[in-house]
Amino acid sequence: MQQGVRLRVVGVCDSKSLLVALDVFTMELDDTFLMEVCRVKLNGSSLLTLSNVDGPFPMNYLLSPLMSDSLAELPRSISYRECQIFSNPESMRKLADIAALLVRSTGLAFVDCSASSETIGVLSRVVDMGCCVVLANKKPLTSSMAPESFCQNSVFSMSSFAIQGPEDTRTEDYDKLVSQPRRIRHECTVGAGLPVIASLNRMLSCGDPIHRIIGSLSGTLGYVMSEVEDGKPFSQVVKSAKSLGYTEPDPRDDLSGMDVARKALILARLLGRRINLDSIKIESLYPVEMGPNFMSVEDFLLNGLPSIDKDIQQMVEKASSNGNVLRYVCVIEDSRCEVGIQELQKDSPLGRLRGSDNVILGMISVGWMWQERNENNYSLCCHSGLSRDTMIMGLVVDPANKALILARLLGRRINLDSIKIESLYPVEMGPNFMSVEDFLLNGLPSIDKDIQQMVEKASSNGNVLRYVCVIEDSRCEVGIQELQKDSPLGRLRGSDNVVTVSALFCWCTRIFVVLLNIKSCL
Ligand SMILES: NC(=O)C1=CN([C@@H]2O[C@H](COP(=O)(O)OP(=O)(O)OC[C@H]3O[C@@H](n4cnc5c(N)ncnc54)[C@H](OP(=O)(O)O)[C@@H]3O)[C@@H](O)[C@H]2O)C=CC1
Ligand SMILES: N[C@@H](CC=O)C(=O)O
Repeated sequence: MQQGVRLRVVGVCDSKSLLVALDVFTMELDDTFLMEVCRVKLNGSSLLTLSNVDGPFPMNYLLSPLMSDSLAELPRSISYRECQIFSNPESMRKLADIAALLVRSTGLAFVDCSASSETIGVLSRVVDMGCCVVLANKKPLTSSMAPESFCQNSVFSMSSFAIQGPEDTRTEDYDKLVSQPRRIRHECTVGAGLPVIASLNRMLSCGDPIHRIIGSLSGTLGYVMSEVEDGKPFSQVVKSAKSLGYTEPDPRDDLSGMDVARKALILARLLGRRINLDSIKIESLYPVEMGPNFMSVEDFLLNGLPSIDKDIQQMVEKASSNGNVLRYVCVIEDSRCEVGIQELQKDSPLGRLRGSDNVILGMISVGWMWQERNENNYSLCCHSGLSRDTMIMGLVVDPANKALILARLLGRRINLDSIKIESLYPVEMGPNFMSVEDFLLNGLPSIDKDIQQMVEKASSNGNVLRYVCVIEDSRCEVGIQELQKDSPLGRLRGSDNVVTVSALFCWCTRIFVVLLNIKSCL
């Protein structure tokens, strides 16, 4: 309610069932109820087991009006307190019913946090009805589209390892889904918590073409590579990535490169490329005979992975003997769109990532924009931040004004005089005492030595000086700070800009569709 929006959760789904408030107009699943849902799903149980949570429940068998007579003999839905539970396939029909009921009266959003290619049908249907959809699931957005011209040279070297699903045959559903872009939000599909999609959209809407995108976009593969670098066996590291919630439900989706390929496809389509997954060159980390057509997930984890531990270790050691590291990289440039392993310098933007961090670099006409995530921080960086063109993209002139604009964006009702400002020159050289010409000609040279000494002092500590803006709680200040050379701000060169934001990242959710009743959806 803080932002003036009231969200009402009216239902949740898993792969087998839909749990929905008895009266979607007046009821909601409250926080306590949703916590219980999370607990059940974290235990790996089905939503259907909720009916057993607190002992005997009123088991009113409610027959859906959509049920056929033959199905009516069996109880298809039950009431759990003030909820009904529907199992598949009825739940899909019920979702459409709810959409039809709520969309016009109060607004409705569907949130797809599954990794299923089966949701595209219902999503495109409800979008068509006027609902909004929010996706963490990449598959609906990577379904086949009818390309204007197929890429004749499309390379498909390793994509035979890919886990391909019915997403490849849903052209119509895909077209319907994306025909209403204002009703779709999918920030989490690329870069998880990083605002990648929003930033790219913003750059594109400024008319600035993005010539190249390079990214390390897989939390799983980033984590796997840096842990193997530290000497841990590949098979063990993949298992921990799975238990940490980084991997897709089938970790082969990550290790085949398919998950990164999907992210690449989403980005490439955002840039206007009409391509499909089969136009992307994909490199897999495991051989084809360990794919889903040949092994179960359990067999893959238990027997498949350990058999390639040595090969992966050797690749990593070879890179290390050259002073380099391996990273799984996505490159989009002109007609090229590929994902695969690259040997990179340790101190390159992608090479210096650790763990599940992601980074994305976009080349625009004036330089590079990039975003980087480290634990609970992310950095938005702009190379060549002082060029006029980048300023047009939203960067403003002096640090105190920038700080004020950012602070007000965060909701602080403050003025410039609330900001602690450190100046690099003394007050007697200010505009009330000197002209610009006098300042440049006589004022500045008189402080050369002081500045040089400050820089040398920091350098003797192995550090650098940066002019930093800090906004935190009631604190808002701009001034010189001595920083470590390899910190996000310390490693900037020239006129680069960086903004580091502390945020809470919401990682994995186990609930598939939450029906959110948003009063003003669009
Ligand atoms: N993990 C992460 O850090 C991030 C993940 N994502 C994306 O979020 C999605 C989910 O990832 P994660 O939470 O790790 O996966 P999980 O496997 O933990 O959760 C997936 C959930 O989706 C449900 N589900 C599967 N198929 C269907 C279906 N057809 N209809 C309704 N529900 C279904 C599953 O139900 P059941 O329990 O019955 O199988 C399960 O509850 C993926 O698409 C992933 O790419 C995006 C950004 C970051
Ligand atoms: N499996 C993915 C999760 C997000 O998309 C990853 O490892 O990055």
